[in-house]
Formats: sequence, C-alpha cells, structure tokens
Amino acid sequence: MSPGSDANAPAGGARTERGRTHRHKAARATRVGDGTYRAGFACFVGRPNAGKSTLTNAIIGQKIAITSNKPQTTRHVIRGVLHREDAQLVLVDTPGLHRPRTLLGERLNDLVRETWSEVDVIGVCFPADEPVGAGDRFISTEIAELKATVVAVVTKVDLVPPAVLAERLLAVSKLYDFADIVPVSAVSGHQVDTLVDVIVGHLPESPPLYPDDVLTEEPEQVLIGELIREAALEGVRDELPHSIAVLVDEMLVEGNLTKIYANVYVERSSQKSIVIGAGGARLKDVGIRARAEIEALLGRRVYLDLHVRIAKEWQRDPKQLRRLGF
Ligand SMILES: Nc1nc2c(ncn2[C@@H]2O[C@H](COP(=O)(O)OP(=O)(O)OP(=O)(O)O)[C@@H](O)[C@H]2O)c(=O)[nH]1
Repeated sequence: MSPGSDANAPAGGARTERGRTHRHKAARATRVGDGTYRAGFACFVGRPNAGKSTLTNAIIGQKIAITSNKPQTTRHVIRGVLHREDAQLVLVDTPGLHRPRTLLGERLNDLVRETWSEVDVIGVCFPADEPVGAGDRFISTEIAELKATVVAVVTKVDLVPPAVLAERLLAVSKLYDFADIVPVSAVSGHQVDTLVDVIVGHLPESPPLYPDDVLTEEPEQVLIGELIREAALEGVRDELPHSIAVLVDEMLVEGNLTKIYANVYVERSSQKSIVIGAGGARLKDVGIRARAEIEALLGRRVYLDLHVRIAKEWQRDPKQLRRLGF
C-alpha cells in the first residue's frame, strides 16, 4: 500500500471495501463532536469465537497478527492504529481471562487484570447467535472491578433475526451496567463505524500516542516498531524488561528499497549502553535481526537506521510513557 492509495479512495467509502476506505470514511465523516482530540487504547475481550479478531480487522482494515514467541514480554500486542481527525484509537490484544481452577490460574488472572487496567476502553463481545452463558457472566463480574470504560458489543448480528437480537441485548444489559451496548456485524460492516464513534467517545483527551505523518495510517509502522523492540530485547530481557519503546520516525520508499528510520527509547543511559553494546556491536546485531523480520513482513528490501535515545529527551509525560509500556 502506498500513501497515495488512501487519497485515491472513493470519498465516503463502500461497505464492501472496508480497510483503508473505511478509515478514510471515518476520518472525514465522523466526529465525536466536542472538538477535543482523544487518544487511547482499547481492546476486545470475550469468550473464544466471540468475533473479537474479525471485529478488530474490520475496524483497522488489515489482517495483522504479530506473533511473538515470548508474548509475556509485550504487555500489549498492538493490532493496529486508527487515525481520525479528532482521535487516535490503538487497538491491542490482551490475554484472555479464564475461570481459575488453580492458584496459578488465579495468578495469571491477576496479570490479565493488570493488563486490562492499562487500556481505556474494553469492549466485551457477546456473539448474537449464542445465548449469554456462564463464561460471559464471569467476564462481566471481573471487569466490574476495572477503571476502564466497559462497552458491550453484540457481535455477528447478521446471523440472527431481530427478535433474537432483542433478546440478546436484554440479556446482556442485565449482566452489567455497560457504558454502551452496540450491536454490530463485522462481516456486513453494520454499525462498525458507530462502534468506533462510541469507543472514541470514551477515550481520554490526549495528544496522539503515535506519530502522525503521511504514513501513519499504515499499521505496518507499528508492527515494524514491535519487531525492532523484540529484537532489541532479545537476550537482555532480564535487564530491560519493559524499558524499551520503539517509534518509527520515517519510512521512505525508493524503488524496491524501503528506508526505515526508527528511534529506540530507553529510560536511562545505563540502558542505552546495554542496547548499543561494546563498540555498537549489539545494536548492529539488533538491526540485522530486525531488518530480516521487517523484510519478511513487507516483502521488500529494507534499509534500517536505528538510533537509541533516552526517553526524557522525547517525552516527559509519565502517563504517555506508561502507555508505551515503560
Ligand atoms: N456471520 C458472521 N460471522 C462472524 C462475524 N464476526 C466473526 N464471525 C465468524 O465467527 C468466527 C469467530 O470469529 P473470530 O473473530 O475468530 O473470533 P475470536 O473472538 O477472535 O475468537 P478466538 O480467537 O477464538 O478468541 C469466525 O468464523 C468468523 O468468521 C460476523 O459479524 N458475522
């Protein structure tokens, strides 16, 4: 995808062409309306098969999945960033909560709650074609404890007649005092824009969390940042568990070569030395490994320019830093 493709998308978009067209439409046509810029994180939770991934893809418009062999090192796996004139919505994957049967299960659930507590909005998904069950009730009691705004999403509404949908909406409304209940179909596109509006409306007032240049509509940049972060943490996870954030500054396409300029942010100068290594050897190695992964992702040759910086130079707001996983 080139930056030009968005400019060429038909104004207003088409239901059958979600994805970039969908974003284009969102950027033009929808506003929460109070003139404030909002940015934040949201995730979809719910029992298996509830339609979480399909919904995420319908909103972001690309099939993306970052697979990490050590997922516990990344608190959030970013699935994509939706940019609008008035907002930036970062959709993340969070681990699922299960009914605990063991102490380990309980500890894992504590971790999940901690992760959930870092997002601004949680969308609990209930598939319209299945009755509300014990798993849904369990999730709903757990989220009651969190500070995030909790929205119910009744998914797959294209699969049921209106009377069944009405029944589900009623059952869901009895589970918990949700901030909103939105019926959607990720497959037909029904109400996907409305859901985005509702979520954005619950995000905090905040400047954009990710850079807003011409290419930022590409979730690729975020994925690339994650790949670099993974490579930079390899072998030094004990020393720098959550102390690295990566932001891709610029991507330039020159023929079949993509030049990527990225900054690796650390908290302290001692961490900077760890990432760079003796005589720059480690950073060079990080660059080689990250480049191979990025080339596999993009299917193009890549030139990768990495700079290690101390976060204070870049962003002093502790809240923003926390949001990036510091
Ligand atoms: N008809 C219809 N099918 C849908 C819709 N959304 C999802 N599905 C289907 O439901 C199934 C499950 O969807 P996923 O998005 O994988 O569900 P998930 O919640 O991410 O599932 P897990 O990864 O198991 O937790 C898939 O076969 C989807 O194609 C929808 O809006 N309408």
